[in-house]
Amino acid sequence: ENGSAAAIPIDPRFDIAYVTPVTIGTPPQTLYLDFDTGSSDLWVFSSHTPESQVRGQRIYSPEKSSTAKLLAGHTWSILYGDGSGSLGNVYTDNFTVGGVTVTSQAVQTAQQVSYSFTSQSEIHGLVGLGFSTLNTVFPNGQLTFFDNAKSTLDSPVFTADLKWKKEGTYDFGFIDETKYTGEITYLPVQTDPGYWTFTSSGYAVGDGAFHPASIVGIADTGTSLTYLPAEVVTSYWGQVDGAVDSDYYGGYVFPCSSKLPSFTFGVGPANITIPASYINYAQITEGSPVCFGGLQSSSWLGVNIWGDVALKAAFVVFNGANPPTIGWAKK
Ligand SMILES: NCc1ccc(-c2ccco2)nc1
Repeated sequence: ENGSAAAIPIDPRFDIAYVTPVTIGTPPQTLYLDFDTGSSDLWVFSSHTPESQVRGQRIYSPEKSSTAKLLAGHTWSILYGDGSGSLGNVYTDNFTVGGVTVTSQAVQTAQQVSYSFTSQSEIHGLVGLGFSTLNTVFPNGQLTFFDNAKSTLDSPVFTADLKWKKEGTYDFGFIDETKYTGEITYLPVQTDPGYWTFTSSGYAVGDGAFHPASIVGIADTGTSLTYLPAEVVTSYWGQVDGAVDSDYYGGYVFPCSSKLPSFTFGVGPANITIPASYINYAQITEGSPVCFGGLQSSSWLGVNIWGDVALKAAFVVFNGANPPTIGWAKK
């Protein structure tokens, strides 16, 4: 059975993250989760999360679900690239998103969450859509929702159609031709260690010359911004008057009144252009004349990340066939 679900920006001012409604258990409990191709744990705020760490989030209560089963002796603990993290124990239960149901999905209930999750009331947990090899459950790693659902889908794919300051969609099991223009360019995926890792064929700043390059990076719906090699972002921000790489603000900032160039990245023989508006990410604080860039250096990360700022400029196909591939199309 195929499915389709909304990807809703959690903040109307800037696209910090997107959440998608899911139901867990019997009777169904509805939570809004962050679908994250950059990780592979499905975890939720729960009745096991200390009240001091819950601030408005909806919670999953396994004790109120007749289909919940404790996965005895199993625990999990995860740390994300942004320094946030969570840990807890594991149940299996019915899990449905957009009409696609997996019975006996591993649902990781949080017994601890870091303050950044506590402070983000609109995110009630994450659904990892990376490869199951990255799952942190111990002693036996668990399968992602997509890996469990794959065999029931018409095609072993899901697509991401994220949008700038608007609601987009995740589709499961099919490719909606009305969501993109032209052709989809498919690229090979390196599945080790478990991210959707692909190689971009280069970049251009605004209407400038295209620079052929091999930029190895991950497609990560769970990361807000896009992080690329220093030489790439230096050439981009070098075109913006007043742009500086600020230690104080932790990245490239620029005068909000600046006119930004677009950014184009290569996908095989094709390319995707990120409009300037997507790179004018947000004011440092409400009303500030200083703005934070959506394109930042990956130097300190050790990995290039094509986050939401890039993904929302395209229609992206995550093809879970063997071997997996990733497809990019304009829209
Ligand atoms: N890339 C995974 C991920 C997703 C969300 C978050 C997060 C922190 C605070 C609110 O949300 N952290 C990491």
